[in-house]
Amino acid sequence: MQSLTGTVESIVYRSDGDDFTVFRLVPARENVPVSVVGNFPAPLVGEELDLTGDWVEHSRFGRQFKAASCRRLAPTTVKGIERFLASGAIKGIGPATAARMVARFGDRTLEMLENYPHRLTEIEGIGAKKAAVIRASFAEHSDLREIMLFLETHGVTGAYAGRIYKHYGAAALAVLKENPYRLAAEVDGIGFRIADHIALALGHDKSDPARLTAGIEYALLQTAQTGHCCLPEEVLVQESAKLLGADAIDIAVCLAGLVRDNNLHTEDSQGTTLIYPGLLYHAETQVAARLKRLQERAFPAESGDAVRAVDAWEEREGITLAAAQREAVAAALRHGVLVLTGGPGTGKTVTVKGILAVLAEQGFKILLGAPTGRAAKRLSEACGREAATIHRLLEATGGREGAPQFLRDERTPLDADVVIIDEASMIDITLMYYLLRAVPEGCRFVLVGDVDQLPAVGPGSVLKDIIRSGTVPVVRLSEVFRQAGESVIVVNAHRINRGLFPDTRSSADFQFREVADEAAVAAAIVRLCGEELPAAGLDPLADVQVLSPMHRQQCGVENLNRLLQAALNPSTPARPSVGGGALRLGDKVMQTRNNYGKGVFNGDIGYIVGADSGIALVRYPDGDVLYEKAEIDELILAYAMSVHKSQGSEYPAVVMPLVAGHYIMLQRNLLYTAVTRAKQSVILLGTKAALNTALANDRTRRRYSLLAERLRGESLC
Ligand SMILES: Nc1ncnc2c1ncn2[C@@H]1O[C@H](COP(=O)(O)OP(=O)(O)OP(=O)(O)O)[C@@H](O)[C@H]1O
Repeated sequence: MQSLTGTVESIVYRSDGDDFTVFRLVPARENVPVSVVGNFPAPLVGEELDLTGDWVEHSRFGRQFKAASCRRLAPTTVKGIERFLASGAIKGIGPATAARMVARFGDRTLEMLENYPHRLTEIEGIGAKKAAVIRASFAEHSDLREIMLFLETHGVTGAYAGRIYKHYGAAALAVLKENPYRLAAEVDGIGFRIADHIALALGHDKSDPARLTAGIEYALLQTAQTGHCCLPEEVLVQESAKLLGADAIDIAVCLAGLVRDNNLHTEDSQGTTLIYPGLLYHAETQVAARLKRLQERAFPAESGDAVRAVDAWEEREGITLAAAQREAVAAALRHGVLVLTGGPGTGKTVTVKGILAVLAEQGFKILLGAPTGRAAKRLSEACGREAATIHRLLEATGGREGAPQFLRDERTPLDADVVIIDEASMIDITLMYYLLRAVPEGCRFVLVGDVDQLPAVGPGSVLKDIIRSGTVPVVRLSEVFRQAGESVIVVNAHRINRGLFPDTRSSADFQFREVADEAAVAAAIVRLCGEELPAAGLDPLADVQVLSPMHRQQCGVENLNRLLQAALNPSTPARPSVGGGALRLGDKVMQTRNNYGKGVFNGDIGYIVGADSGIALVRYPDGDVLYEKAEIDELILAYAMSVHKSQGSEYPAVVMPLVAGHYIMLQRNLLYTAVTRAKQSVILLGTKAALNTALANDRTRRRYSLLAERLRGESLC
């Protein structure tokens, strides 16, 4: 390694993420600038740097200094100070003011700025107000520089300094020195791994209790991301020990302390101690308590009138409800909480319309909701009355991903006597908690959904657990009302749900194309979407959805998206790119996190209708949303998506690979969920063996949760 000291002359390139830069530097005691590349944020023009690295020969750009570390020095020469101040880094100072300042204070200019800012008014053109602006900006800049310097001298890239400073301001250094693990919990974009890297680099001990605590909390968080609400103690200890490279005994001791101090919660069930993070414990206990209360306290309804009301409604609609459907309507009148479940075409929506008619007749005020915008829209169209997403019902506002803010809660509950929620299988334990918190006392609560669909992406298997508890009235609809000829998809969905091979012969609307090789499957999918389906009158972007069981491999979501983008929306000069070239004008994209500020949510699909200077305009069904450069990473391509992400949506045509490489995800409920997303046609491509594996595999991994036990009022200790 060699060292190189000099002054930054100009910035040639800075990456979007601010973690790669190329600049020209004039070495000390020389006049000829050299090129420097480095994996750190771009420095400021005029800054003096002390670099460590190697000289390399680049095939296109020639000789350059590849810097491994960068230490910023305060400029010392008059020329350096002037260049630094003139760079625009400090608000209120431009080149002319910079020249006047160094002319007045010489090499003591920075000292004046730091310690005697009132003397700035001695300079022509600087009044008291401007002096205050300059002083504040300089202070901010020097704080930030200090954090960068602190991180870089400890071998950590200064790229995180901006985020850390934004969150803690002047207190940042103190936090870094005292407990860098706080960053993981408090700073957006910094997780446990980065915080741990910083802490270890700063010399914190591997067995530091703050490290063990943060590691245990991180391991629990990871657990929630795989669908569990809690974890057996031994499993958590093992996972944490592996993650931290620490002794299991130390972890167990730390864990006991966290439980003692109520930072984590425990529950003993059937001889196993389960550990909960605070929010999930609260959510689960509250969901159970609130469901029980709603069951007990529903406003009474007049059931005598109800029979007449159902009869009158049937006559008006020209329909005769089946016995199970009538039972559901009656149960909605009798009970405070009701679950209505059934597969596709079993008449759930018709039953909901019956429930609506009867309850509205009794003067109840009814709210309809669903977890996704598309499901809410469908419900609204089917029922002929307004339906909203749960987030909209709860009036979601800004807030961090983990703790959204809802204006509707127990203090300002929903204005309703009945709340009916469709696609309830998609609701995780935290959303159910926020929803129930806002359902007023005495209100009826009806959950409608297909319990055989995949469970929610988030923690818990709420609908399944409520049904499993046996404490809430459940009406199961099993008769399929749609005619077989009318929908081979519905017939096959029910066959798949029973583990039977789908009928792929009698109609072109449900095809299985045998293709042996995985690369050939991917190519066939591209041909299908690019040529065959458009020739059959389908719009490959709006009407066709490719679904895949996994993200990786040739037939995974990522590769299919790359291939489909190249085929359906190829790169041309007329289609500017955004997001570092990953996305371009015309692309079909998906929002990947809940952004309450923008009103777009995880799973929302749109199209890029504008792209300019790194900024994108995305058209969603509810309107256009602008993404600044730094926000583009919330978007991914959506020509193909995972089956999990497709929950709650429907598409005219679904195309899906079924290949051996996706072995671990070949499950019956995944195939069932994918197939039931299609309205007109399904095309599966792959091997019979993979299809059979999916049909045979009905073992769904049990999610750790005690909601059913709590509803049953079981003593958990
Ligand atoms: N009692 C009934 N008699 C005759 N037809 C019915 C009856 N109930 C429902 N149907 C018809 O069956 C079809 C499916 O009903 P519905 O849409 O209510 O089912 P669903 O369970 O909501 O289906 P999906 O989950 O696929 O939306 C509709 O065409 C509906 O009109």
